[in-house]
Amino acid sequence: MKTIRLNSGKEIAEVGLGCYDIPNSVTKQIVFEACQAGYRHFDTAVLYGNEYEVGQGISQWLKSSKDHKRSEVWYTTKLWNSQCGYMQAKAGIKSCLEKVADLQYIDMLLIHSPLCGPEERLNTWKACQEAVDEGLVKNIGVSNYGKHHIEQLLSWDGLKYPPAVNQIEISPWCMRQELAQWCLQQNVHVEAYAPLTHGYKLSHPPSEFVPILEKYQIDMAQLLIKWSLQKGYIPLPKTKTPARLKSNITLDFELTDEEMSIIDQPDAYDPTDWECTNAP
Ligand SMILES: NC(=O)C1=CN([C@@H]2O[C@H](COP(=O)(O)OP(=O)(O)OC[C@H]3O[C@@H](n4cnc5c(N)ncnc54)[C@H](OP(=O)(O)O)[C@@H]3O)[C@@H](O)[C@H]2O)C=CC1
Ligand SMILES: O=C1Nc2ccccc2C1=O
Repeated sequence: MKTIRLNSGKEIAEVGLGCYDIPNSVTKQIVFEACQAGYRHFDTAVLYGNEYEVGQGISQWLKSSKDHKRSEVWYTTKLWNSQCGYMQAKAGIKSCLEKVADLQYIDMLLIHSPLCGPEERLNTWKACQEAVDEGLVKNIGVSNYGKHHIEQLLSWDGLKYPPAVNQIEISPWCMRQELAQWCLQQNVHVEAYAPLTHGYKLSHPPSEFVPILEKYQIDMAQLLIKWSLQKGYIPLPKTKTPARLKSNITLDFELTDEEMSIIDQPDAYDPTDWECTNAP
């Protein structure tokens, strides 16, 4: 799996397995199988209720061969809105770490959304920065932040570590071109969540996509993940279906510029989940 260098100097695998909605009963096994299939990056959150199981799947893979090293795998989790604020975030980070004690550290901790407001966002960031200094967390970032939220953080006089990523919803039907380009210009990498539109657009490809699917003998999921990578993003496709794990990272084709623009839907705005990049 290719990697991308973040502003922290750390290398992250360019595709991560989204772990939202993977039932607890199968999460450990799916994560283990994903490691075997070549995944080296997992995205979960306090909200998803499966951090323990994601950690267990990674641990099982690490223990399955002495050639498997902790440094090869990337584990991301996110503090939920109720964990914002300095003391709450401190406690939240401790609790996140306890759930994956075998992993020893968290590769990346994100603030799930900007919804706790300007003051608490900075207080939360202070706790996140301290977690980096204590070696508990290697990278910190944000999610669902708009330009004004990141500007606030970048201009804060307490800033020690800029956010390594902004994780936002991006697919051809929710392109967020301006925000994504601006983040990349600030050297804040863009993680694309719901890159498969939560599954909604997969079964009925637009007619103009069909020749592209036929040319490369690929399915819609492969096309959307490749599109995201060629835009320079870090897509986080989710699947709980073992058979889809491998195909979602088998992407040995290159879309032409013309095909990329056929896939672009700049006039669409169809987010699948919540929208808080515009929150105060
Ligand atoms: N920061 C945030 O606020 C948010 C973060 N996220 C992150 O992004 C990840 C991805 O987003 P998510 O909403 O889960 O949705 P995705 O866009 O990844 O779509 C997942 C859906 O696509 C299906 N699917 C996956 N691969 C294939 C395939 N090859 N063929 C057909 N269907 C397929 C899955 O089915 P099945 O599983 O049954 O195979 C599932 O129904 C999340 O898991 C989470 O980690 C998501 C939303 C918000
Ligand atoms: O993966 C996610 N799915 C969601 C749905 C609603 C709010 C947050 C999220 C996620 O982080």
